[in-house]
Amino acid sequence: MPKKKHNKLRADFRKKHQGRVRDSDLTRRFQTGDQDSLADAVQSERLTGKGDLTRKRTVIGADSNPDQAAGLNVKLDTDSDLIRGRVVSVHGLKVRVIGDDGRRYECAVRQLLKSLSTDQRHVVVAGDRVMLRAESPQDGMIESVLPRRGVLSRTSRGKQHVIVANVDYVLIIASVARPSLKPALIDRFLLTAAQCEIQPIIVFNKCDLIDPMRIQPMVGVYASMGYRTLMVSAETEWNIDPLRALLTGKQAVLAGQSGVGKSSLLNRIQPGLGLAVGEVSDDNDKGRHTTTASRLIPTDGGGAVFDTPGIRQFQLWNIEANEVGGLMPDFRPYVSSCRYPDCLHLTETDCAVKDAVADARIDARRYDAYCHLLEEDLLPQ
Ligand SMILES: Nc1nc2c(ncn2[C@@H]2O[C@H](COP(=O)(O)OP(=O)(O)OP(=O)(O)O)[C@@H](O)[C@H]2O)c(=O)[nH]1
Ligand SMILES: [Zn+2]
Repeated sequence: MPKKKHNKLRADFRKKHQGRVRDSDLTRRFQTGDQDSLADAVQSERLTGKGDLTRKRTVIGADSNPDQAAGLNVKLDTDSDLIRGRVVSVHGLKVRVIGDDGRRYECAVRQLLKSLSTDQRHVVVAGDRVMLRAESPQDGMIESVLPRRGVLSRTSRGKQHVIVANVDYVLIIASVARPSLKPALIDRFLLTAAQCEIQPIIVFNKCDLIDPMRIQPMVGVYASMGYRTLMVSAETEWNIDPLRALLTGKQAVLAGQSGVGKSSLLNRIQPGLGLAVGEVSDDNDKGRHTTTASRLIPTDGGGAVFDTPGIRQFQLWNIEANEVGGLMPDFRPYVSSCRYPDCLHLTETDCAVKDAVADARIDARRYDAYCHLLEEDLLPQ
């Protein structure tokens, strides 16, 4: 769009909404993916009279498509031309989208949409549902981003960076052997999922290598906390059907250390994918990081799996030592009964968490992993 025209559009937009929603507020709500609240803000107080309602509709496109009512939209005159799609990847200015019409589009993002965000890299992220205008059978322009839910994000320097949007599950893949089971790592992934408020599913893979009864007690501990767990084998396809059923129509992020069998599981869930599978080398028992590029893999039944190396090994982002207990469902019932409100459940006296560990209401291994996490990573050395 010519710069002049863009500036005018932008000025018009701001003028229309002056006094209703502050620019910074719009930007913040948009950036944090909080578009329900963005739409609320546009619709809310001070919208009086018919004129205002008309203006509201120009912004959110509520007239033409009720699904879009809460989304951010800046220009919709002929909505029937728009195609709904899902963002597969974002490479610089190019956004790859799979349209609901089955076509793959390489898209740009409408300039005015970008101008609402101060950090343009995150206007659109993988997993976003968008409305696009096809400009050719392969090219399109993203006109709006539909409301996000289940956002996986990290905060750096006080700013939230959304990594993927519309995530229903974090699939935590662990292997019960080769590489050996590392429950402390599962605990960390669970914390990240809790921080992002995304439901985790713990998948114990390679169950063909051991007697599954051996790990049943540990699986039971997680299940008793309310986590969904599944013991599977990508090798023998044991329990792959229930896993596939769980993922039908859902978007999931894969997490788990190298070599646990993430690619092998994906190949089983979605036959025909043909993802490269690596060997676990005997010397380091760690796998070889076969997967290098980010991808969103659409699955049958309308779902998708995000397989992003950065997320596979995702770490704890900006978590404070005193928040950890509250994010653990087995600790949570006790934390408010500790004598000190800022109790870290380590060396303090009259600690309800430690009492619960002492009489086995909290699993001792979980508590041990908690102490290690705090002492090694979260507290000053
Ligand atoms: N015995 C057995 N081996 C498995 C199973 N699943 C995967 N493997 C093997 O484990 C090795 C690693 O599998 P991948 O699927 O490449 O693991 P990954 O987690 O994707 O690894 P990265 O790409 O490095 O993150 C391969 O040799 C697989 O054949 C299983 O259920 N049982
Ligand atoms: Zn305590």
